Amino acid sequence: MDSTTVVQLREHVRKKRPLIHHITNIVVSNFTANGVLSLGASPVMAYAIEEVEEIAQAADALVLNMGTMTSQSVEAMKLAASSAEKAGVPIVLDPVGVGASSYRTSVGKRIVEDFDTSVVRGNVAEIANLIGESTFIRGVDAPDDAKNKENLAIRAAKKLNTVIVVTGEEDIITDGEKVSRIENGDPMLTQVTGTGCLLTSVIAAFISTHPNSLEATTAAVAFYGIAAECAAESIKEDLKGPGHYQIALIDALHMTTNEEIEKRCSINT
Ligand SMILES: Nc1ncnc2c1ncn2[C@@H]1O[C@H](COP(=O)(O)OP(=O)(O)O)[C@@H](O)[C@H]1O
Ligand SMILES: Cc1ncsc1CCOP(=O)(O)O
Ligand SMILES: [Mg+2]
Repeated sequence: MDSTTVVQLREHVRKKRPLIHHITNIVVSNFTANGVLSLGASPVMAYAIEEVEEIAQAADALVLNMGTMTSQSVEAMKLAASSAEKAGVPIVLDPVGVGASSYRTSVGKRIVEDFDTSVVRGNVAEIANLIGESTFIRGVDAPDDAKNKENLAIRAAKKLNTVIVVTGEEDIITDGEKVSRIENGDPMLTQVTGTGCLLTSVIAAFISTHPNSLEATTAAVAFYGIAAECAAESIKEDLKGPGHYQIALIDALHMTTNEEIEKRCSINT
């Protein structure tokens, strides 16, 4: 994929203004809603078991984010996912913290077994734990090695039959066959909580407006990384801290130009 496709798919999102239903965590809720708005999509956060089926089936995509889940929100996720599936609404899962507790791991595994997710996005540890490979991160083999990460992503995509995004310094996107690696991004992303969660929502917006999930996901990850670079450069030298960066990232999702996308885009296949 080249930068022209990234430009086009970003324009699609802005033109169609998709409605993204989130069942997400309390830490990132406001940041995510503002980021999704800034991108040009429309966020709705709705958790009540009495309404999630209705909202999910009317949305253009559903984001399930396990960050601060409770037994009640897990119930809501299942109802929403079931309704989304029936209505043909794509589901994107962010398995936040899978591996941190046995409950979290079993909920994550249950969601990917019971529902047809279009995309799952997580860091190395989360994706490894989601497919029962906790030894991958605990063992002696260096998990951050690029080839290891890529192979993990491919195994996960094949096992779960979904597009997988493994994020980190380099991002890997695969459907189990085709693989893209994205080098865009900025280390400041690691200093602000919720930047992974926001990326998951940006992916949901892109896949909801394009028929090819792998292509749309690749474009979303590249666009987000480019916006992250623009954000870092937009801040005055004496204000370059995490607080200003959080705001700059939201602004960059709105302000990043097609010229910047074309200049910076770094997708390797
Ligand atoms: N060392 C890094 N350098 C540049 N970008 C990074 C780095 N680590 C993570 N990112 C970016 O930060 C975002 C969140 O990824 P990550 O930190 O892996 O997710 P999470 O916050 O869910 O653990 C992604 O866009 C990813 O590309
Ligand atoms: C700190 C924290 N605790 C529970 S959810 C959450 C936010 C995680 O966000 P991200 O994975 O995008 O950094
Ligand atoms: Mg995360």
